[in-house]
Amino acid sequence: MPKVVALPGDGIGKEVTDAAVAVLKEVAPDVTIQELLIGGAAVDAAGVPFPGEVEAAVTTADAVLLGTVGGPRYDTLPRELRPERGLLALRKALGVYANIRPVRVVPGLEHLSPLRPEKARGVDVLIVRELLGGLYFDSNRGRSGERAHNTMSYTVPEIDRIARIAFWAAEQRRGHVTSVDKANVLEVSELWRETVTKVHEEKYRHVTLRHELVDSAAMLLVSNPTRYDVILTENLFGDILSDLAAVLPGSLGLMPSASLGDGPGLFEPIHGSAPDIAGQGVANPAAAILSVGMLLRHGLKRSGAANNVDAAVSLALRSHPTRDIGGTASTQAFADAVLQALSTTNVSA
Ligand SMILES: NC(=O)C1=CN([C@@H]2O[C@H](COP(=O)(O)OP(=O)(O)OC[C@H]3O[C@@H](n4cnc5c(N)ncnc54)[C@H](O)[C@@H]3O)[C@@H](O)[C@H]2O)C=CC1
Ligand SMILES: CC(C)CC(=O)C(=O)O
Ligand SMILES: [Mg+2]
Repeated sequence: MPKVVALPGDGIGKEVTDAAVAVLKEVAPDVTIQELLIGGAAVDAAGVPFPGEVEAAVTTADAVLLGTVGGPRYDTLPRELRPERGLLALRKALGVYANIRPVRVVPGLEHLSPLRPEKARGVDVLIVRELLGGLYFDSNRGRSGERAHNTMSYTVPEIDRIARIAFWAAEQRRGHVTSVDKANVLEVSELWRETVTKVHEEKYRHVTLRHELVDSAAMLLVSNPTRYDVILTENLFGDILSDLAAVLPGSLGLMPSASLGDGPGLFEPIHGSAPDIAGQGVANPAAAILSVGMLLRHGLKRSGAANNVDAAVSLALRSHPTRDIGGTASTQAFADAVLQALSTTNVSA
């Protein structure tokens, strides 16, 4: 029996994970779900954001479903005790170096995008973000007096392995990779560009490769999103570009993700704990539920169930839009609409 560990975390994490877990139970009743604390909730209960027993449970699971961590209450904690550090430690413990963030405007849902329908139509981008390196992880960091520093450093093997994931993904899609860096200024981006080019020349000449600088890529991603198929980039740039890309389908609440390595995968919405709406029951759980779809597809290899979840979410977005996308449905009402759609046979997008 497959085991999934669910880590709701903080803020709206609990609300959207409850909805996602209900969907997982509906489509995969044989899966055992163990719910544990992470982030601020774990600090409150155990004094640390990523307790040892949680590490033991996730590393022996088949997949991990995460909500969100963080919140104003924890912002004054010492940095190593902050919820966000717990999340980084979780990613590290699982060795999930490849963060896959699909950005899709579902046909018929163009009206949810703030872009004109003709711009939004057909948007289908896969952001492949390196997740265990760069500024977030380098140990050369610190503060002293009036000075502080962080370091962006990458090695060839780190770049090589994420580049292979992006080219592999492009092979299954439209065959185009855009590698995004800042090679006009940063040495680390120079190495990034050289390594990506080498992987391309060695094995993936049948996929097209274009290099872009991150500043103008940000502009093009919004003004001409259909020029992109797979975007390959490092940790910080990928974090920023993917929140920006959430504008394309219409909300952060529509953006799921999968983080993959050699062990159990981690599946989570890309948004944060949304303190401004937490506790009101209005968060959009679509990203968390679509993350269950990614868990089924990539973590449990159940693509039929994954397709059903995706289709049910599309139906619920039409019938029960939440506040962030111009509707009035509550988190619970949206989740119920997804469950209702799943209970009808022949769900299709
Ligand atoms: N993976 C994680 O657990 C992440 C945690 N965070 C943490 O979350 C906290 C808040 O960060 P923010 O910068 O405010 O980003 P955020 O993503 O939490 O919220 C940004 C805006 O989007 C809205 N929003 C986000 N998700 C939504 C949803 N599902 N439905 C409807 N509206 C939604 C929020 O209400 C807010 O107006 C911070 O403590 C931050 O460190 C931030 C990003 C990722
Ligand atoms: C909260 C951070 C650790 C990361 C983040 O914003 C993200 O991965 O999207
Ligand atoms: Mg982020």
